[in-house]
Amino acid sequence: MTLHSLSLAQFRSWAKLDLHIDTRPMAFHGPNGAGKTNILEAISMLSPGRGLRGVQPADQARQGPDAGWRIRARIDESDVETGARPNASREVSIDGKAAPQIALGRLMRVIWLTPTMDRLWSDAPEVRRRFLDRITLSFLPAHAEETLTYDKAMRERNRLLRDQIADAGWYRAIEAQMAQSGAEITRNRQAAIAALITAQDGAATAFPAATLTLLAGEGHADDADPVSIAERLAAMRGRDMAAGRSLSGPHRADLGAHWGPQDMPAALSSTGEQKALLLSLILANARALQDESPVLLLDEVAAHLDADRRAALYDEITALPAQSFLTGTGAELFTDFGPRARLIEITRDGPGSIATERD
Ligand SMILES: Nc1ncnc2c1ncn2[C@@H]1O[C@H](COP(=O)(O)OP(=O)(O)OP(=O)(O)O)[C@@H](O)[C@H]1O
Repeated sequence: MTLHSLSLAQFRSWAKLDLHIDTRPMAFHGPNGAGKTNILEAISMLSPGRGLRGVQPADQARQGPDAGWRIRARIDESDVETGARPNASREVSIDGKAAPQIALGRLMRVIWLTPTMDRLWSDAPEVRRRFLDRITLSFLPAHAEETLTYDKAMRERNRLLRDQIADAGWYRAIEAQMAQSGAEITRNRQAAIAALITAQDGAATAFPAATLTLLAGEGHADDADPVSIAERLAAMRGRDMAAGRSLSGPHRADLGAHWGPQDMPAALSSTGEQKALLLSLILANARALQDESPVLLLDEVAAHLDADRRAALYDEITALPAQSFLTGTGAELFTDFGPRARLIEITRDGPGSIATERD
């Protein structure tokens, strides 16, 4: 899939922006607060969910005129539009027809790396689980439906638990649904991890490969087996009722990562090593998706790499059949690209952002 153009209206610092996009990496440079990340965030909104900042749609509307925001894009042969009116949820249309957000995931695969992900390995399991689910979604768009089904059933079970309802029949029906979707979610995650491992193996990359494992959050039951999940949920009803929520299941899973000759847990590695590991996974994700020609968003990644790694990153992303978008404060961060990338300077004019392309 190819992103051909992007237009923004009233999106964060952008009153208006029209970008023609080709297959070369695009590097946005300019001072802090100029509006570079806002462009990457807009591109991330061409996938299901809340985008790379994970905020409510109302926060993305440009301050001032209360008219909502709009993003238009040409993806392959389709005209895609998304946006939100004031105080309303996000809408999506494809070729003029209203579509669910999930449809975006089938149209284009978007992967991102932002500075807020730097603490991934030392953060709570939930953060790694969301990271893994996003990667899983990039391989298997149907993962979104499965997660929604599971979450709905779990909310229902939690309501019964909180209300101290003891009717075993109700629990059985809901737990059967959780077991079915939960096992599917685990299998999807396992498949995503396997795809990442394959994409790391044998790749000529300057970034370290990791040994990845899917960790069950609680107990040692097989979360890929619906019977095992259902049995555990039934056995745990008493304890879950005391807690008022479901304490075990695929919604408690975690992503483990070890690397290097000493098989070092990622959380114990240095800041720079953790960043390199993360970048390695993101590049493996893009490599594994090359048939889909994904979109790769790298926010302020260049500034944190030494010169050799930076040059290696640019070689790798230029060779990938992906469309890449990068940000950094200075144009000098991107000189190693040479003519392989398009450099676009982003500046501020009062409250609004301006984009100027260099020849
Ligand atoms: N809803 C909004 N309406 C108007 N301006 C906004 C809105 N949300 C954020 N901004 C402005 O956008 C700017 C931040 O933009 P962005 O994060 O894209 O900057 P950046 O160029 O990536 O900067 P940095 O190099 O510091 O990361 C800030 O000045 C902020 O005030």
